[in-house]
Amino acid sequence: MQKADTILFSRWIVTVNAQREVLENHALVIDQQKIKAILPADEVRQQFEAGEEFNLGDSVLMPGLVNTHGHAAMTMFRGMADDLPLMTWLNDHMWPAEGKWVSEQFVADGTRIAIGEMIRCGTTTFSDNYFFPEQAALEAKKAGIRAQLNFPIMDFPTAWAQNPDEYIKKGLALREQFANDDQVHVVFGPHAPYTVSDEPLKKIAQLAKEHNILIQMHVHETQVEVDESIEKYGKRPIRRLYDLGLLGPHMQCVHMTALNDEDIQLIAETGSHVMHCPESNLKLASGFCPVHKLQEQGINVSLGTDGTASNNDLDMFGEMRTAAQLAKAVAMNAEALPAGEALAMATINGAKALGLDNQIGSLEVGKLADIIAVDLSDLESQPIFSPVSHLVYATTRNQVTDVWVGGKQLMTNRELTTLSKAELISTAQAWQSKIIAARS
Ligand SMILES: CSC[C@H]1O[C@@H](n2cnc3c(O)ncnc32)[C@H](O)[C@@H]1O
Ligand SMILES: [Zn+2]
Repeated sequence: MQKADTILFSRWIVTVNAQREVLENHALVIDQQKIKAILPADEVRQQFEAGEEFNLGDSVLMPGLVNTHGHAAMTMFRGMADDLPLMTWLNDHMWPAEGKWVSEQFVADGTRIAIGEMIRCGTTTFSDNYFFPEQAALEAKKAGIRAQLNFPIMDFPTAWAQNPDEYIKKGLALREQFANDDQVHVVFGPHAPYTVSDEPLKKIAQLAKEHNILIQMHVHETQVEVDESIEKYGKRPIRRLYDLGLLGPHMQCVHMTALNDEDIQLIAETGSHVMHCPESNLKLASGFCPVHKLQEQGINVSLGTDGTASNNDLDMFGEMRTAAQLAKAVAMNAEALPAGEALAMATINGAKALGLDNQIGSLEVGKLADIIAVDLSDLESQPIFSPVSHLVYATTRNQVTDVWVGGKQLMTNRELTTLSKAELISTAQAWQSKIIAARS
């Protein structure tokens, strides 16, 4: 008998491996943070004994979800300003609120609350763009979730830094601090083409190439952004970023609406990644990302929720379903973004964009044990012809029962193990009271 830490038995394993295998009546063996074996259940019983075993019944085991774009601490602003277009939402609501409230404590509390919600939705890795990323790093470490933290860079001052050089200096110092960390990765997060001028962008491009650092940026979020860029720089944002040397396999472009053929060609040719946030784009009426066309050109498209202040949740199951449905409407083609591809966008494509696809994003022997269990035993999941179809078109986040990151259990039977749900709720309510009191 071989020894292992944990064995998971469940009806289905949706691997999201290259062959997109869905296994039935198999078991998954975890040892020392990694997946040690995936075999028929009988063989696992004969070959392995483990410290703990879980019999998950009619559940699916699948890779933890990778939420590739968000602003976790903005969860404090959920529902504060709805039904507005992007620039009104930012200029008249979010930026004034951030000017008043953003601090180390605000970011620590808001990020922790968001992490609680993300774990409960089955997210095991998230990518975050916000001020005081050092607070987000500490909260991610404590909660046990994986994170790519994209330190902000803007032309204008905020509570975190005064000018682009200071943003870059502070961000690179944080990157240095987490240089050897396998859970938290710190990378460049220039805000958007309309808030960062050419000089800092050139510096970022050069440093990114020199030190092999990833970059995440809001790009082509609206037609207004494209029009203003043409007026100010004489070129579209994608072309400008290309000319400044930012595009490449290290570049993560978030949103990507209002694209023409040349934009798509530049993204494809440089191997840049696209992070699609369908619900935020719909709610802010920002525009449509042509996911089917991008995939036809071989572009890697991942999925993100964006922040809770624009989405208004961090539910990657909802995001997969919206993405799959919206892609069909945008392409006027019911075959666009089938369920299996939507699932890949939320897992292995996200891992690829973050440069982590050799470690996470699919359930394969040797990869880290970032795994979630989704219960398909109840009435709303019957009958089950295809678990993959159900995961995308007929599953809600409340069906996620268990979550493991690197073999460590962060949720068991819907109970968070590293965070206190009661503390998260009372902290959110305390901030709500403070914000309301300051209004009157
Ligand atoms: C430097 S990143 C934090 C910065 O981004 C703002 N923000 C949040 N959501 C969006 C979005 O969809 N597009 C552009 N900017 C966004 C947030 O309010 C922070 O100021
Ligand atoms: Zn965003």
